[in-house]
Amino acid sequence: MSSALQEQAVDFQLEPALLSSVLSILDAYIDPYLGKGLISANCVRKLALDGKRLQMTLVYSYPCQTQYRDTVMAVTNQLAKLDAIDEVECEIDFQPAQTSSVNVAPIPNVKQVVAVASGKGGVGKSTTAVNLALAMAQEGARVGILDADIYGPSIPLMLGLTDFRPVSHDGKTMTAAEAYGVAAQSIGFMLTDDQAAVWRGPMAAGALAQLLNETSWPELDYLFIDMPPGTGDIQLTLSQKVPVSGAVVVTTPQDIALADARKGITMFNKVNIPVLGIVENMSFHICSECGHKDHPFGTHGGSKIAERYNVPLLGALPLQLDLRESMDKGAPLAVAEPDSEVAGIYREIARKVGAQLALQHSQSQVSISVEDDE
Ligand SMILES: Nc1ncnc2c1ncn2[C@@H]1O[C@H](COP(=O)(O)OP(=O)(O)OP(=O)(O)O)[C@@H](O)[C@H]1O
Repeated sequence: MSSALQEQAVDFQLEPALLSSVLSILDAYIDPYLGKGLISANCVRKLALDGKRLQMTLVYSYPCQTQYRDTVMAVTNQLAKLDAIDEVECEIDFQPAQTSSVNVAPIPNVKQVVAVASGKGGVGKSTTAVNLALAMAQEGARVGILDADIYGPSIPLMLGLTDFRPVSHDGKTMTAAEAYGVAAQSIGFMLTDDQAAVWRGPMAAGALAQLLNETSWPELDYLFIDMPPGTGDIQLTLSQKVPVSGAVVVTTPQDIALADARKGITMFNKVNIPVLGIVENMSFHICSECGHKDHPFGTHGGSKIAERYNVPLLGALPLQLDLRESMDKGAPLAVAEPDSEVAGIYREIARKVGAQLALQHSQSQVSISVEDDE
């Protein structure tokens, strides 16, 4: 049996009639991000009864820590209707899959790599990458971010790390920085703007792959790569040199940005990297004086493109002054104002991204087992 299958082994110690009732209650609870019942989604690993207390272990394949309470309340309400159960003791864990790629070597300590890309510059790709990484960490994942935007490395500023300089303890690998619990590496820690500007496609892509592989990353569930804007050589080479599990495409609703986002999706399709979804940034603006909502860059652009390419629209962020100010201060809203609406939107996007990766992994596992049976 493969280790992936062993990981999913279940331990159900209830007598058959009770087990059947418990399983049907748990499978009737549809996880909103996986779109499956808890049993079908392989979330339930252990069930045992101690007197009238049901002991249950759930293991999620995507990070969703901030949702645990709601899930436990919802299933406990249903389970406690059974005569044999008075209370439920629930342990919940999160275990993401380890991606395997036949063509590209894995990055030591990194389970999944997610590219954050945009066709056009200035649409808020780095803002999205940083807040998404922080939101994923808030949902319980171990997260890193690599700033691959050599033409405008902004992550040192956005994470308040402008003074950080990597060091090497072994002469082979460099240390990563850490901010708000997220590991970070940036070409901006090492280069002046002048040096970066003279790089061209293949050289830049090679240097970035090296930066990625020669950083001593701590154990990470997800490593986000803030890609350089555009759909040219660097993006293509990078996606072929790095084991990318999926890509998030950031756009604004403006026609010109959407046209470039389409090019981005086409590029990822060409190199067989699944597009996990679209983030529509600067989607709307709420007037701070009168509360009126308007759409300075147009409407429904992100959803149309998501529909056209059959990928999810992961979320829409407002054009908001404090969102920019927080990035300039190195204290992104996802962590500086965790109760704000914007922080909530980023956490929702983080759960969707994690779930898309998990679903994709389970689909590839199904196709492997079908081939085995033949
Ligand atoms: N939703 C938003 N509301 C207000 N300001 C925003 C928003 N998103 C991004 N910004 C601001 O817009 C500017 C560009 O954002 P960012 O650097 O994230 O874009 P980018 O697509 O990564 O750019 P580049 O192509 O230069 O890498 C930044 O000053 C950022 O703070």
